[in-house]
Amino acid sequence: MCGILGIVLANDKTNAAPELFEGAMYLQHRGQDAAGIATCGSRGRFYQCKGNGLARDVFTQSRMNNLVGNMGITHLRYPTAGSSAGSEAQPFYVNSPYGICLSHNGNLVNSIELKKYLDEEVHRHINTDSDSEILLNIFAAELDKFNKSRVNSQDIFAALGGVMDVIRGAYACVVMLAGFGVIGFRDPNGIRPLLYGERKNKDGSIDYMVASESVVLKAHGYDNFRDVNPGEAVIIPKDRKDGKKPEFCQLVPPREFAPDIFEYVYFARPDSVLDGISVYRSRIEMGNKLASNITNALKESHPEEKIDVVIPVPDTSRTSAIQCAVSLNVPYREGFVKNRYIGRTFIMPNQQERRSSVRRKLNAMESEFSGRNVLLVDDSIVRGTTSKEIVAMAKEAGAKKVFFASCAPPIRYNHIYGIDLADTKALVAFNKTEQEVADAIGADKVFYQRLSDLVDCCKAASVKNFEVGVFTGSYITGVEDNYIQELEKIRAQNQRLRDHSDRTASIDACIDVDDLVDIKPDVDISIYNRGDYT
Ligand SMILES: O=P(O)(O)OC[C@H]1O[C@H](OP(=O)(O)OP(=O)(O)O)[C@H](O)[C@@H]1O
Ligand SMILES: NC(=O)CC[C@H](N)C(=O)O
Ligand SMILES: [Mg+2]
Repeated sequence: MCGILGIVLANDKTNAAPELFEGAMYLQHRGQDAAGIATCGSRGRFYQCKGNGLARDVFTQSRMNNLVGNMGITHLRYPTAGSSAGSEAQPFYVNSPYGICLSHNGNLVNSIELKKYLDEEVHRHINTDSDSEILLNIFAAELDKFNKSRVNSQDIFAALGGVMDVIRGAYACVVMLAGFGVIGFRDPNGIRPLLYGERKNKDGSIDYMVASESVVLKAHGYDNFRDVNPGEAVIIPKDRKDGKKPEFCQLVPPREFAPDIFEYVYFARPDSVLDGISVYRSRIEMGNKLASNITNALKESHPEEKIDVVIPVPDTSRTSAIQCAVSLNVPYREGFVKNRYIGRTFIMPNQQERRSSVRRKLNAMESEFSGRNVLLVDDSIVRGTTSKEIVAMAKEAGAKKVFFASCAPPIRYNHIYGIDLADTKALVAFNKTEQEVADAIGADKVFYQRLSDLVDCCKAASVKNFEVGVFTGSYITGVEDNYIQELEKIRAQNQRLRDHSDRTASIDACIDVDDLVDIKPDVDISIYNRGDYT
């Protein structure tokens, strides 16, 4: 997943960069691999700072000082297509036509076909493996068709309509057109989230923001906000002369509205409201539903046992675990203490790193486990890395029986829309029954949320369906025949590269390894897309 953000301030004498940076801090959980900001100054020039790392490390004060202009866009990246090479950090830039920067959240499932089209039909050079660079060039090629020195809003909407006709997959994007403005648009199924907001200044002027999560808008005072609709775009003009205001356009008829349910399970911050659904409230409901299923299932499988204590696997599952304990009428205890200086383990790219960091990150308190039947609650079980380690720690801390509950149903399929869960074969539930999963992670029993219950927990008046392909293997946009194989191939290549660079002190050494020649090392340099911020 990625976090995206765009800002246009009313006062053209002020810089948007400080707010773009602040906003990045609110979206950091959506991507920890790379961060980038691009701004546009009064002469229509772009200024950029991007690279691998967390926002606070990439955006240093001295680099921020160079980012001038009252509009700009931000990106927080968690690679889900291509590699984690520095050259794939976003925003991406093309100089023709007009100068365009783009930040993208999502994955294009027909990227192979699109790349071929760009090469053979419109002769555009693609310099990385990122599908976002492809998306940007498709947009540029559509704009090019007008063959004008300056485009207007109607041209941009028409070009975006053309983009939506040819690209397939998940995309929420913020785009900046040099000297013109910031554009936000969202895929016709609304798979990835995007919101638009307004902030009224004391002098009556209005600032605008487009962002992945409502929490950024709220925190920055953009109180008047709403979701961008599936298949809709908004253009926010940089120039406010003649009373110019943002323009909205429904570009293509919306298709089946299906936001990715994993936003609610794991990804989004609990204090965000996406598509009118409170992430926090949906997690509370997940705890309730889970509890009622557990009560029934436990009666069947372990009629003689009772749960003594509910313990969350911090952090994401806390909201659901508390409610699950309330519903079960069982004490809730924080049995694991989290070291706040270790990041999200699931996002860490390297398997070995993930395993050891679970123990570095969570420490079990014996007093809460010893001699008790514990119910551990987590939001999801993906590879099983966390759960296996956690169950072992609970047992080492003296637990009698360890039951493990997941707020999500078994994850048995690839996630193809921009959350890099794992290859199907690396998923612990792949080709396994629930009991086999319990055996694999060492638990006495695993309780999974039912999919219909999960949907009920999230659904609202405005949203009845969700993208749930990770649980069913059936994806809302359909998938090109070879897309999943291609995704898995790239993941495997990236893994080999990481394993190799772990073994060698020098990253450059990778280049000499025969079977890695086609893989980009972290130090990969590209012409416009490398943020040389050293
Ligand atoms: O089965 P696995 O492959 O181990 O992945 C699942 C775990 O990964 C996530 O936790 P993470 O530590 O990344 O983030 P959190 O602190 O937000 O819970 C998620 O909350 C699960 O605990
Ligand atoms: N997770 C995302 O949304 C990533 C966007 C894009 N597919 C990339 O890998 O850079
Ligand atoms: Mg977790």
